[in-house]
Amino acid sequence: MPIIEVDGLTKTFRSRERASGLRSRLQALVAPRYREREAVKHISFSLEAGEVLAFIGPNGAGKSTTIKMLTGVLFPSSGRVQVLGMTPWQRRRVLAYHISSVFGQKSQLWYHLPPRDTFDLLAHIYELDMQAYRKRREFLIEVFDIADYMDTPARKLSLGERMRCELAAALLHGPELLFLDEPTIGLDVIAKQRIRDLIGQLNTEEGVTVFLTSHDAGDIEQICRRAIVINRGEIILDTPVARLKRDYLKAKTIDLLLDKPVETLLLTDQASGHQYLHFQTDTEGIRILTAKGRALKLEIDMTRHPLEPIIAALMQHCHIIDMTIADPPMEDIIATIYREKGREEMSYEGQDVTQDSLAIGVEE
Ligand SMILES: Nc1ncnc2c1ncn2[C@@H]1O[C@H](COP(=O)(O)OP(=O)(O)OP(=O)(O)O)[C@@H](O)[C@H]1O
Repeated sequence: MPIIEVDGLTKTFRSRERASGLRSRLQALVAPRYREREAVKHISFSLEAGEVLAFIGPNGAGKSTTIKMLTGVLFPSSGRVQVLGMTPWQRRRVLAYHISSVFGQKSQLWYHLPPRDTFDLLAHIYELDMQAYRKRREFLIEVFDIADYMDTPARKLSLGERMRCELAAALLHGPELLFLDEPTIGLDVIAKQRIRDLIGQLNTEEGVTVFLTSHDAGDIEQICRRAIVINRGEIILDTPVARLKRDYLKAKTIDLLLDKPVETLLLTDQASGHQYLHFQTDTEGIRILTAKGRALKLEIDMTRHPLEPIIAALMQHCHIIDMTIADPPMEDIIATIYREKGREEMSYEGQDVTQDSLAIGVEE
């Protein structure tokens, strides 16, 4: 039986329109005007126990609103949801014993208390058996390697240390389902990797089902096996992460600052006018986005070229002073999904769909 079942879930927010000017404000007092916003539009999906799902989309797509409905914090406008066989907004208290949420942007640890005290409080809130609680706490302290931070007030911990304590706190009552909202936001590369490894370990060793939202493609690629993409309240793609990687996360951009002018490394194809690196043997799949002064920006098609040989080749011709590697922005991924979907529909319906009509719905 699926652990989450969502059928035709919709949430429309109704908010009062703000009036400007004295006359309009007075009018609004007598006859207020309301604006409706459909944050989630008739979405349906299900999640099996043990799955690790990335629920992704650009800002304002409806991710948090969906999570709030799945955890019983918000009532939907319409639709049906079953989480562990319960309707979340009707059985929120009972459900709380079986699920947990961690928000990267919002701490659940008491700010002035050391994690040990927060853990004790949570044990009381969840009415845990004290002996079982102590055993579980010691186990989590070891797995999350947080013994050194247990007696330091949460406000004095680094973000990475705090996140490990947050995750351990969320798991004290042994939830079957874990909602993670941007769990690695603001963390450095090493702390991110640590959190990702721990989430993977939880899933494989404890069988915890994970529902994760993130803007970080690394979280999605490394933790999740399935991805649902939501845009403007609608699900536009539900696919294995391997396919998402192959089709939509294949290009990475590398921003480089070199020790010498970039032009010394470039050749220009006379016929096409295209620039390429003079040591490039395969000119397909490496695009020069910017080449100015000592700054070079490349777009690499990862399905054609692994990054390491390109960096190694560059380092044979110059020194790299600084480098950042980035995944395509979510907006680009969404635009590509719409383009692909448009193509599929075109070939399916045999209709002529223009590029402009395919771009409908993409956030500006
Ligand atoms: N309480 C509210 N009242 C009115 N509109 C709201 C409310 N909460 C959310 N919205 C609107 O609903 C839409 C979806 O918001 P939501 O927070 O679910 O997006 P999100 O995908 O989580 O975005 P982000 O990645 O920025 O957190 C947005 O347009 C937002 O402005």
